[in-house]
Amino acid sequence: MHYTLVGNGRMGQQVRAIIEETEEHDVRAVLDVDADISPASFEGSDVIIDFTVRDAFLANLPAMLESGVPVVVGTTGWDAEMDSVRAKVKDAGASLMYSANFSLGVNIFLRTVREAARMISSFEQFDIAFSEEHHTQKADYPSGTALRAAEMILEANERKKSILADLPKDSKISPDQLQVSAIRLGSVFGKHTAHINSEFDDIVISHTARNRQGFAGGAVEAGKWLAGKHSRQPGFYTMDDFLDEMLG
Ligand SMILES: NC(=O)C1=CN([C@@H]2O[C@H](COP(=O)(O)OP(=O)(O)OC[C@H]3O[C@@H](n4cnc5c(N)ncnc54)[C@H](O)[C@@H]3O)[C@@H](O)[C@H]2O)C=CC1
Ligand SMILES: O=C(O)C1=N[C@H](C(=O)O)C[C@H](O)C1
Repeated sequence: MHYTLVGNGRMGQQVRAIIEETEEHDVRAVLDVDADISPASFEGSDVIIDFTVRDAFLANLPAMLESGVPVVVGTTGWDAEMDSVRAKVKDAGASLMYSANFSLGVNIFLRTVREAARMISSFEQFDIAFSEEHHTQKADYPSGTALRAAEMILEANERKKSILADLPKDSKISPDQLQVSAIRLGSVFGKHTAHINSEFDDIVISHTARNRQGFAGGAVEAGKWLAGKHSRQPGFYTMDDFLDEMLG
């Protein structure tokens, strides 16, 4: 398969290294901030992988969709535009897969947290909160992974109704708010933790990324899957669609 990468940063370089370790796949082009990106930029590619920044992804999206090449998006920070992006993908008859985290380990962690949140839902003695840690060069907060975890907790736990990313200065948190906190620290690749507390218990469910290979390898595999999907059923896909098919 032929890949075109948009974004030559930490993740773009890791994705390129993984693809170029194989013999059957190659990177046709790596497009960064200085590239004049148009649909023609993607000619001859089987899949695009985007690891850039929020504004860049949104600015480059029309050209990527018009190219007709399926797009794997790892860039986070654009949750507020999710509905608009979904509509653009549908209108273009294109294929796009978004995941805030392509690591298999993180997605196993996320599904574990969702199950824990579900189990404590009917027991009022248990409260839950979420935290994330990342390197100091991360541009967005909370992390896309933390926001996805929070969505999953709200889906599973009827006592939590909303996400609180910034603590109010002079008022207390409400029991139906799910606090999501963020630490920016050194070169941390990504640590996500669900904190569950009762009068008798502290339950901590945590995932720590030991490098970026889990993220990058997952994105490359998602690209192979999406290329096949696109030929049969173009559309907007998530990591859950990919995992549900993989896990059977
Ligand atoms: N889904 C996942 O598994 C993961 C997602 N991420 C997300 O991926 C994104 C990128 O992360 P990093 O690679 O660490 O960031 P980075 O800052 O190292 O790389 C971003 C790259 O995008 C380039 N860029 C900026 N504007 C551009 C434009 N208009 N066109 C093309 N390229 C442009 C920058 O020059 C830079 O090379 C972030 O949103 C991060 O949250 C990061 C790791 C895993
Ligand atoms: O910026 C990063 O580094 C990461 N960002 C993603 C996110 O926002 O969840 C995924 C991973 O945690 C690393």
